[in-house]
Amino acid sequence: MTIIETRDLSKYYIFGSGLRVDALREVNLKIEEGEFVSFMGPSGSGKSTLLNIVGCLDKPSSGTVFIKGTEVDYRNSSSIVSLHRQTIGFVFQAFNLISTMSAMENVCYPMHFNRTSSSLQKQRATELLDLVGLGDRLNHLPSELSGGEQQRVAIARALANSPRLILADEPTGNLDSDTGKKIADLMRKINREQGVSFVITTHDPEMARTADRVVKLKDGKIAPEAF
Ligand SMILES: Nc1ncnc2c1ncn2[C@@H]1O[C@H](COP(=O)(O)OP(=O)(O)OP(=O)(O)O)[C@@H](O)[C@H]1O
Repeated sequence: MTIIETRDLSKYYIFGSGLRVDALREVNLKIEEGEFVSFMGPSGSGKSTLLNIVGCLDKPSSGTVFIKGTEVDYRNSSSIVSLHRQTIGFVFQAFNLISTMSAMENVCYPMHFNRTSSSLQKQRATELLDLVGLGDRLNHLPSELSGGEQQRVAIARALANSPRLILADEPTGNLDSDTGKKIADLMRKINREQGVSFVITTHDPEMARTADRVVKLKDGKIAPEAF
């Protein structure tokens, strides 16, 4: 089944001076369930814009996105909230953990919004933190964890509500290359073992090599040549 489809997706910005920047130009893309896809391309080529629109964090100027065959209605906030609660998990370059909450509390956090009972939240968060290799760091604050460990917590948090799709914007961008490789391997393992689809943006050719498919962007368009 196709998990993401975009049809003629465009995004432009118009500045006060009348200058128009085309961040995406009629992008047509299909990503199948279970795929691990990376977006690569030079700075400003549109990778984050495409990821944000697919993840319903931003609206297109024109064109359509389908998630699991259903057209996204960007004006319908309750359908967007339900996509964010149930279908899509996010991982960010800067980890974006809540600094006053422990690893366990950070992973429990998205489950509050799904009305998961407190005991189930703790059970699932423990399992997920174990899965990402942090079973012995449950009560640590983000400031007590390394960058790689913080990103592991963020991956566990992204998995909290059992999404079918994880979108990750430069997930290894703040990490040294060894730690980045371990994070890439962890995401690949979760993809293979749990069938969760991953779409990541990256500048790192090593990270891109772990993907099933590299989508190369240039000037807001998908470049036709193989990478
Ligand atoms: N909010 C915004 N307002 C105006 N222009 C924007 C905005 N967001 C992005 N752009 C422009 O859209 C284009 C695509 O930006 P985008 O962030 O998607 O690129 P990217 O490939 O992710 O870059 P990087 O690798 O540097 O993160 C760029 O020219 C950028 O300047």
